[in-house]
Amino acid sequence: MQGDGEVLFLGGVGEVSIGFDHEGLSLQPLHPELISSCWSSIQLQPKLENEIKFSDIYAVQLLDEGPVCGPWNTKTVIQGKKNSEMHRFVVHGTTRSRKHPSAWVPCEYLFGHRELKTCKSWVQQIAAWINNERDRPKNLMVFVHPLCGKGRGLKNWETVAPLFDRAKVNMKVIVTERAGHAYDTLSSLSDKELKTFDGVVAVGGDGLFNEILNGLLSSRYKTSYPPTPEGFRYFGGNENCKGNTSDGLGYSTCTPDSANIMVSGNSNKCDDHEPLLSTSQHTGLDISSSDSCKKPCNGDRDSLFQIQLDNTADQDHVISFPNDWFRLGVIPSGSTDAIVLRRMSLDIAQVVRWKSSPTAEVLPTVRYAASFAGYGFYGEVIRESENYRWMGPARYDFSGTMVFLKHRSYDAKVAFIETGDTHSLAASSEDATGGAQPLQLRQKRPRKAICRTNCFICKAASTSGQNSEDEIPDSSRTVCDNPKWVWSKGRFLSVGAAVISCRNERAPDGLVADAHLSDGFLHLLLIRDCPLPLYLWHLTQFTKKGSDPLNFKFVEHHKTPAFTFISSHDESVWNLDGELFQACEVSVQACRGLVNLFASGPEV
Ligand SMILES: Nc1ncnc2c1ncn2[C@@H]1O[C@H](COP(=O)(O)OP(=O)(O)OP(=O)(O)O)[C@@H](O)[C@H]1O
Repeated sequence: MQGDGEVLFLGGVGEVSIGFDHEGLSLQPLHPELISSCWSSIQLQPKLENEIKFSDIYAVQLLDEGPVCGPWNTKTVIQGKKNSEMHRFVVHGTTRSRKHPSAWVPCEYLFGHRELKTCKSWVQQIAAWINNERDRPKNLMVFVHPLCGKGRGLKNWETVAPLFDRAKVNMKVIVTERAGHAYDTLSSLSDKELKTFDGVVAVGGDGLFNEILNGLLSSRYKTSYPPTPEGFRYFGGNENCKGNTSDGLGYSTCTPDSANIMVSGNSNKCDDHEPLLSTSQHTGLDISSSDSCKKPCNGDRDSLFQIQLDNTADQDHVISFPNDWFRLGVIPSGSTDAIVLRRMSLDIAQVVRWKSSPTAEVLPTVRYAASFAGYGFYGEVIRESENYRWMGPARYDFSGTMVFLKHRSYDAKVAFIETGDTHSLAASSEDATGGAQPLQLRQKRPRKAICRTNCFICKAASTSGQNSEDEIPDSSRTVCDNPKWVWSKGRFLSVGAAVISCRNERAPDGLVADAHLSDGFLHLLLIRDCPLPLYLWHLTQFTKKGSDPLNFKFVEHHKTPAFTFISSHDESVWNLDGELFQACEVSVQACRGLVNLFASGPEV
């Protein structure tokens, strides 16, 4: 630590010796005996840490001369002055919530000194240190869904907006007026305009975030379609595809030609300088078709970016999206959590619908999901819940019960790329009998490696793209150079793919406790038809922390980079991050670390 020795007065604590290093400020109370009994009882004050990290500080302000309180019940004379009047500055930071340790809440440290120049000097230094942190956003686009949750969207935004102001973040705030507003805004924005922002923040629920994700990616992200298994109807060509069209939801679809090359949305919404035209059109490079490409998409943005740079005269205007800088943030409705000034990459599921119903024409339509894509039970709950919107969030419990009692199952064929990391005991269609093997008799499942802040698995996955394969093994790449497809057929209560663990209050471990945020894999969950009580048993396991809801004979769990789903009917729908998507044939792939979030990782 440097700077030791400077003594400042800290509100609620008294005199502290303050120092700093490249990570943050160190604080040593000179009279710890005075604060031990009082500090922790002041609920609004941060718990006194010996260090305030610069990454936890979002602003610093010089204040007018004024009072700084000493420790509880002490009337000390400090620096020759009564503690009532001093020159002051305040450090605004974030700290762990006491009630919910996984949440971050704003906090303030009020410092005082008898010399104005000492306060000014600390303010300047701290401002310089935090401005030095490159990751801090300066310009954000914010979408506020005023009706989200119980209509708390605007209130939540009003609570957190002052924090952004204090942090000197410029914001373009758009209060959504209708469903699709955020999608339309983002998809119609030119890349040049989008480039003026460091990211987009959703003040709303999963639905708004999903809109933002799709608005950002639909016309911009170009990659091959997900790989499909041999024998899949469209393997080897998309000759049945029709032209570029809208699917009626305002989201993008592709022409068969562009589809064979790259997945992208309406090219007429692209940037003025056409950086988003199909790469092959620019370069003549041979980009393999979707069907011949067996590699999962791995967010290979760098190579696309490079191609565009090589081929465009005015390089200044060419920034492809998504990119490593641009980040997405969420301020969940019903919470006052502030956005975290950090960076974390997130896998995204790219869902290509080949056909919406068995009789429909083949018309590839692309959607993206950040958390979950599911068919059957999961789709029906959302569909049913639309009839009970008036109930508010309780509609999900109600419709969940209704759908559960109907106990419908669906014929389907699912093919997935095998990675050797499967927890299934019933991978063949013939073994579609219901029944749960007693938990204690099941094979011993490997210990779960939970994704946490600084997760080594996600880090290894992200760095493996930049290193030689000798240095860090990359299982997804190895698998997909030579994919082995496994078919699973039968009657399913649900087919779902979790991109992340999907933890929530109801399911403390989520759907898949050991899902990782950016390892490039989906967790395919195939729930075969089984007696209702067993299904109930399985579902109730999700509500208990530390249980093993996937350890049933009728449950298959496959960790895979891609899968294809075919159903010969249109009895059910897909649920993509809580949004309905009618489809009977889809291919899904994990796009590794495709977007970056303002977040530091799961706090579990
Ligand atoms: N101003 C608006 N009016 C109506 N719908 C909107 C508006 N803004 C966004 N939407 C749509 O409302 C849907 C739900 O949004 P969101 O998930 O953010 O809120 P929510 O309270 O979690 O809602 P739900 O419980 O329905 O998921 C999304 O499809 C979103 O596109």
